[in-house]
Amino acid sequence: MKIESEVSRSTPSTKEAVLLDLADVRKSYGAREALRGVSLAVGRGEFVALLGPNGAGKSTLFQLLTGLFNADGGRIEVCGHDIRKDPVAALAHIGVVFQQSTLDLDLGVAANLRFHAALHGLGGARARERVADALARLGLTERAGDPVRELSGGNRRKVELARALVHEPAVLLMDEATVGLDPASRRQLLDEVLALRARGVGVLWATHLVDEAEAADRVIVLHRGQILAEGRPQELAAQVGTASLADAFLQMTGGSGERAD
Ligand SMILES: Nc1ncnc2c1ncn2[C@@H]1O[C@H](COP(=O)(O)OP(=O)(O)OP(=O)(O)O)[C@@H](O)[C@H]1O
Repeated sequence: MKIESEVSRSTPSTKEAVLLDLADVRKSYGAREALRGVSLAVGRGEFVALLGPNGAGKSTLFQLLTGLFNADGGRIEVCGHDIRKDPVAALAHIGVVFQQSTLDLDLGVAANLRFHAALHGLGGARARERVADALARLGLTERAGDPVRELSGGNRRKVELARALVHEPAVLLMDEATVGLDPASRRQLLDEVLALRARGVGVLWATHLVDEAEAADRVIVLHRGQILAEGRPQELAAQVGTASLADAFLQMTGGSGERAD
């Protein structure tokens, strides 16, 4: 099933507005096709939910977007830079929070961020200022000197978000970033990221949780490596003929993406 949105706002309208642009991206692990021709775009100030059940290919897509490995085919551009031809320029515009935490638990909160800033060529007073700004934005100023180990799961995720923003990326990638958080922390993190739209950040938020996708400007349903549908949350339900996005998602995917092969 392929459902095209009839509303022009569903995809970024001008070439200039597109921050992340994927065309016919393919990736296989041996004989297993994890991504089978994925095309999508994320615009400036847009929050796009990539909604897919387990095994849909979300993490594989994020690994390609963060340069961990190359696609077998297709094209990925970040702010006009091809990730294969010009990876340094492309990756400079990307901030990412992975599913698994990558913080150093024994380092302080600010030290984790300074380390990341240095990887992006930021040092000295400029780095200190960016780190302080990022921590303040997420209400973490008072925790700046604490070892990450002493923070709650919710605050650790906020530190990861602050770190992802230190180099002021145009595009933020969130890979199932709320996994393991309680409902209040999940909502807080989602709200923090939704607020980034006002600063022009384009967000690709991967999730298997329909309530998170309901908050998005646009939802892309990924299933077994292919995009099944795309549109505003309420449009998707209407086009599938279901009462809610949750029902539409279940109807399209059966609620599970795992293959027996
Ligand atoms: N390193 C690997 N080797 C072989 N197959 C893999 C590998 N990584 C992923 N796959 C397969 O590729 C497909 C897509 O997996 P991927 O992890 O990208 O999905 P996902 O949407 O992130 O799922 P989840 O929500 O469970 O993390 C699945 O069929 C998975 O079994």
